[in-house]
Amino acid sequence: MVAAAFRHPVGIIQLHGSLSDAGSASKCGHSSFRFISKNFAVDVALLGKGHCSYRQGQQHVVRALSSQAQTTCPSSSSSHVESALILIRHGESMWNEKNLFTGCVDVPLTKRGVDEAIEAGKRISNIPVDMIYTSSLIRAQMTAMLTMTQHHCKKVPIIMHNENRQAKSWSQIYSEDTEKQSIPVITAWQLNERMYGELQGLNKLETAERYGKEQVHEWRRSYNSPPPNGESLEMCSHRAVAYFKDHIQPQLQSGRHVMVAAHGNSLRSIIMYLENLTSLEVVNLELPTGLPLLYIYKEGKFMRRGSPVGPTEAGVYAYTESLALYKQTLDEKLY
Ligand SMILES: O=C(O)[C@H](O)COP(=O)(O)O
Repeated sequence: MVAAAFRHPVGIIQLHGSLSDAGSASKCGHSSFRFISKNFAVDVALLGKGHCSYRQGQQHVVRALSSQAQTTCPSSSSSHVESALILIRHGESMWNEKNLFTGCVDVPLTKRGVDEAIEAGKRISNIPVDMIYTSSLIRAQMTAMLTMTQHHCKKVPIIMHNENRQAKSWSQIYSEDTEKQSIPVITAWQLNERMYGELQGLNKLETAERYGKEQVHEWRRSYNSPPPNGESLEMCSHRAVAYFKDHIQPQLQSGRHVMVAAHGNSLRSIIMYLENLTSLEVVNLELPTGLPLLYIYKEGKFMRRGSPVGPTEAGVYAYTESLALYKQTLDEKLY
């Protein structure tokens, strides 16, 4: 692959394509135009400050306009990639409300959990999301869907059904345009809450009274003590972190922005991996329900950026140039 380049009054625009992609550009808006060639068509938005943006597959690409055309493909080596990772624990569930151990029991959100997810969605509404991963449990899936109702990109999150050939074929989308307006949602049991064994369904306070506060704290927060017939955080981390490394990290490496909606303990184990926490440090890691956490993945490293307090928080978008440009594109579309 090389870049197709063409001259536009604002500069030379280079897009991925093949050399045969000689095409033409026609204006289709105040600051956008459509490039059409024999092989592909793409809508390009001019961002000002010498940049343009367009979509390539699931990816949102921002490029600098150059005064000279290059004939080589812009590097996609991982050292240049910068992507956003949002982690969010589901909103309050009906068993959180009752203070019951939940684990892998599939319980929905409360009204408050719904509101938390909507509030979280507002906070991340200007951060790019190309793909969503959730557990196979409804509380995480509800949270992911509700957050996206607030997102300024207005894309539709769609659950991928790849469990068998028929499910895959029956859930096909036959319009390229419609597909471009959607965000794939991948569900994975590996991101489920830790299996809480014989504590599932028991009241947390009553269990502490029965077995002692310390014992229950150890079951809940230690790295390697499993609750009776359940998973320790270490056991949970084997599946959750392996899934993250095999499926999610490669997406970030290829420049896709990812949101992961999961659970207190599957996310604690992923955060332990991202931040290199020791088994002692993770004991103090508490994740509130419905609070989005932003990380930037760059040069093979994860940088924690905390939780955006609101969609207009200037600081969030200053973290990286591409986030700033993404927000600028959204603002230009909206206002
Ligand atoms: O499964 C549960 O009960 C909670 O979602 C997480 O519980 P914890 O705070 O006891 O780990």
